[in-house]
Amino acid sequence: MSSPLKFIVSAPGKVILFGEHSVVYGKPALAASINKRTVLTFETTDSDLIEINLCNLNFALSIPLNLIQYLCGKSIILLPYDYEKLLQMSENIIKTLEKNVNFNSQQRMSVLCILYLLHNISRTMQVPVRSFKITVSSDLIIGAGTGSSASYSVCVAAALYHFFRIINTNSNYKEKLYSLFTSEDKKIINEYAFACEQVIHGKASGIDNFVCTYGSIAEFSNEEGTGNKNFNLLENSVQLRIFLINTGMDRSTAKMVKIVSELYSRNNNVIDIILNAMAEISKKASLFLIQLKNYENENDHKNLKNVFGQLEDLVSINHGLLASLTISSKELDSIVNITKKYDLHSKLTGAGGGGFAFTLIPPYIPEEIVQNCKKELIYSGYTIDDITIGDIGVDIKIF
Ligand SMILES: Nc1ncnc2c1ncn2[C@@H]1O[C@H](COP(=O)(O)OP(=O)(O)OP(=O)(O)O)[C@@H](O)[C@H]1O
Ligand SMILES: C[C@@](O)(CCO)CC(=O)[O-]
Repeated sequence: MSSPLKFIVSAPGKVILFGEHSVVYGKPALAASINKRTVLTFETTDSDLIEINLCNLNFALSIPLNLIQYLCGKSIILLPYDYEKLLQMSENIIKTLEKNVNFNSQQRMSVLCILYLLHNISRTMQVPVRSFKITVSSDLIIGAGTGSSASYSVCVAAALYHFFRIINTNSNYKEKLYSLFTSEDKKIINEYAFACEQVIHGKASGIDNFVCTYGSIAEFSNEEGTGNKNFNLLENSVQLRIFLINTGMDRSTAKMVKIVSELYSRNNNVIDIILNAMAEISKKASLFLIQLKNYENENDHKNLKNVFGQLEDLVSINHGLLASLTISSKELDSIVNITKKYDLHSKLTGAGGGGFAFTLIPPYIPEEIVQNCKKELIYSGYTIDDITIGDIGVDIKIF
């Protein structure tokens, strides 16, 4: 490459609005991006190293380029596009590095993701691996259910995709040619990020990387009959303000999913009714979010308030249904009850059992009430983020 290249990509985290758990049973879910982002700075170097700096994990690592070439071959056409083999190659590099580096499990996974995407993208785009330095930092709490892994995967995918497309382009002005990600680029980035999410989670629905790539609010459903996954962006949805409330309690998604599945196997007729009710909630909420945008545009305060009230009902009903699946907790229920005192509605979000709840903040509620509620939540030991949902998706800044 003639001149050094430097750019920054960023991607938002996500929150599930409606449909956690029921989505596991093929029902629709609604997820939204949040205005907390992961930021990745990318620079080319002539160091013959791949330099990785993961600020949230307090981890820095330099991998000699010749180690990668030694273990994986210099030729980019050595392997067919076999994802298992690409993952195995990446694992082999990690195992060699482990002779000298003490990774913890999070650091190991994050580096594995970079190596896996590096092989995947360089081979798909037919470009040999070269030296670079990446630095990643995030506003998101890692492993708490707000999509840190998807946000990270999207950033790594976007950065490597951009790097290789620049190398692949013959133009003196190539850096200027690509000053944003088009919808075609986002489609590609989303696919790479999904592959990365599968490395992290084994089996992922794909909604997290979709929301972190495209931003806004997304509807996810399994097509009846075929089981095909459908993602639909609610681009005309209203931007909502929420409190994202951290219980501070750890949760395991796998454990919570198992609790529901055992309950289901003992009481399937009853649980089916609960899951169907959750499906209706997601569908109605999608309609309300679009209606709210229309009423906001028309300055129709009466209808705005009316529909917001119905959306709040859905939040409370959904929490009740999730609690009936036994996946709420003392802390999550206490958040719901505290906010109820201020006429605000909350529900758990994500797997439950701990993790986060969110509270919907209607635009017409006096700020004093909102702040008093916030104070009581903080006094009760919870951490609050006052955020907006529907932030932009993956983004790039060129230097
Ligand atoms: N800022 C980051 N820097 C480096 N690695 C990260 C970063 N954020 C996430 N990761 C990687 O993603 C993994 C976290 O994935 P996990 O699914 O446990 O959490 P989450 O994505 O926050 O939760 P959820 O998938 O339920 O929303 C970490 O172990 C790490 O490997
Ligand atoms: C509980 C669940 O529905 C959401 C976890 O964030 C699990 C999943 O969809 O994979």
